[in-house]
Amino acid sequence: MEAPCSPPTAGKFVVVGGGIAGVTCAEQLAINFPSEDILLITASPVIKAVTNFKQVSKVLEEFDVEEQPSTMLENRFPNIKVIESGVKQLKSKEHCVLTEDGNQHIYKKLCLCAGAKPKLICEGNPYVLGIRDTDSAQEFQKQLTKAKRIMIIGNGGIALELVYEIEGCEVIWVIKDKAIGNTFFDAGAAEFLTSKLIDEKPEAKIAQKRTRYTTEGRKKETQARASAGNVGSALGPDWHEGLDLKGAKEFSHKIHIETMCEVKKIYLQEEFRISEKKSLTFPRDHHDQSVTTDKEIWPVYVELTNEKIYGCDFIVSATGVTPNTEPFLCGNNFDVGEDGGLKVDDHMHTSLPDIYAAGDICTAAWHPSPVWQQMRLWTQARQMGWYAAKCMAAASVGESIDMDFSFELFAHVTKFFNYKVVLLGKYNAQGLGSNHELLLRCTKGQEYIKAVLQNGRMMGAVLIGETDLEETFENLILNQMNLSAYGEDLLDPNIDIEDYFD
Ligand SMILES: Cc1cc2nc3c(=O)[nH]c(=O)nc-3n(C[C@H](O)[C@H](O)[C@H](O)COP(=O)(O)OP(=O)(O)OC[C@H]3O[C@@H](n4cnc5c(N)ncnc54)[C@H](O)[C@@H]3O)c2cc1C
Ligand SMILES: NC(=O)C1=CN([C@@H]2O[C@H](COP(=O)(O)OP(=O)(O)OC[C@H]3O[C@@H](n4cnc5c(N)ncnc54)[C@H](OP(=O)(O)O)[C@@H]3O)[C@@H](O)[C@H]2O)C=CC1
Repeated sequence: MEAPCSPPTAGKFVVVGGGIAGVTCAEQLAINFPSEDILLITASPVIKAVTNFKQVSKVLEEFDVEEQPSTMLENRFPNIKVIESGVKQLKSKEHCVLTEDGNQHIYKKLCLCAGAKPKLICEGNPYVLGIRDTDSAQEFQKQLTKAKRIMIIGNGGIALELVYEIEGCEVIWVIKDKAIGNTFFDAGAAEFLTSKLIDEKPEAKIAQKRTRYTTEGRKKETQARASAGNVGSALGPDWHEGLDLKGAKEFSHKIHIETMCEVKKIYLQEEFRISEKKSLTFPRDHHDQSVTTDKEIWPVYVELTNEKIYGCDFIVSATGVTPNTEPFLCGNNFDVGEDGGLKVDDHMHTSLPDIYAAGDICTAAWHPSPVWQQMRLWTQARQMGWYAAKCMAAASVGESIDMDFSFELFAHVTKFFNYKVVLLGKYNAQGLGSNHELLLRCTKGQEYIKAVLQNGRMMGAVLIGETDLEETFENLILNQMNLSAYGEDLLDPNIDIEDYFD
């Protein structure tokens, strides 16, 4: 039996989670209340700090992310105290959290930033790996060094990055869709990128390191914690730069894409041998879809819904994430979104008193701007953590604040296949139905530009390559200027639209 928590008289601001959302929230609270103690409770031995933050334009932002020992955060903010211990239970009625180290902490306001975990196609199968934190990335790298063929399931961010980065190992990439990268791109952009993947061998990778994960020094400690079932913070931009993603073979890239199918059944080697004789498929290159028989013995076999069966060394399930709410939030009556996240209102407040949430753990349940949507991304984790702290501070002194400007427009800058990728607003015409038009400009191997217009107003854009258009397009989406008169001139390469609209 746990001892009951004492009444919430001397409560503090408490933040749970040492990822970007939690650390940003704690820092902001520390700045707002320099004479109060802020408690950051985290299951991971290191925290993630935003450094070199740069507001590139009104909404677009760039920053580096550093994994740091928690003492560095405490040194920068003497009123932040970090407790390295997982929360095992929240007692919301008593305003109290219990930690694995046996302590209890009373809060006056609490922000939950416990992130998310990989949603695997098959839990508990040792041949199915998910990638989330430094430890799981290292485990993946270790397995890859011995692998001759792997299968990647999923068509989002992680899959896109892996298929481009992995060398010396055949990759069977299984996607539910017709085209690659469905969470970020339409078929046009996918085709633009596919040619880079299939036709070209990536040259020596251009150094684009913004984040480095140096973990040698803390390996032992991390392993001890990992075995205790604790989770680390999510990786982020350039997470693979510090890893040598090379398989057991000598060739560079060998990718075979299976479209419009999913995994039907996974067989371990023994199960497969004794199962009815099924004919194995041998991956050919992308243009040759003929089927031959595979003589190799593989540790694991995967039957797809298109009836093909492939043997491989292991499977990467890059199939999205599930918010981290269990088991520590069980027994509390939170309103939860369809994706399993804690629903938050436009002040990042959950359905329970004095409890806020930010980052991957939460589901935005407010009525959003017509050109914003939630995606579980680094930038949104930072913006939500920052804004949650502002809301907690305002509420605790009885003030009200307006929604932060960053939620006016969805904006994401990233890199896929070594191209700069900028996504703005309803970049894939999400939710616009058929009432929209697309303007496109594409130069193979160089740039792909798509503007989404509705009733003459720009609602979103995809910019791949060094287009230099992000700021102009951001302004056009924000000011909702009627662009009907410009028609296709908008993307005419001979017209400098930056000058046009400035
Ligand atoms: C491989 C990979 C690549 C990515 N690449 C990009 C990218 O290029 N661009 C981008 O924008 N986003 C990217 N993302 C997504 C991005 O990393 C996440 O959206 C973001 O880091 C989420 O931050 P967070 O603070 O909400 O959660 P997390 O970073 O997951 O942090 C959660 C924290 O909570 C702690 N915690 C969990 N449970 C408990 C508990 N019970 N008690 C105490 N503490 C707990 C964890 O230890 C951790 O410190 C990537 C994600 C992955 C996995
Ligand atoms: N550069 C960047 O911005 C990056 C961002 N990230 C972020 O990290 C997080 C984790 O990445 P990731 O795992 O790639 O998640 P994503 O949400 O990006 O993509 C998941 C993909 O898996 C598919 N999928 C889901 N369930 C199944 C299934 N059972 N079988 C086959 N396919 C399935 C989804 O299809 P459908 O959508 O149709 O369900 C989707 O294509 C995400 O929040 C992502 O945004 C990760 C890497 C890079």
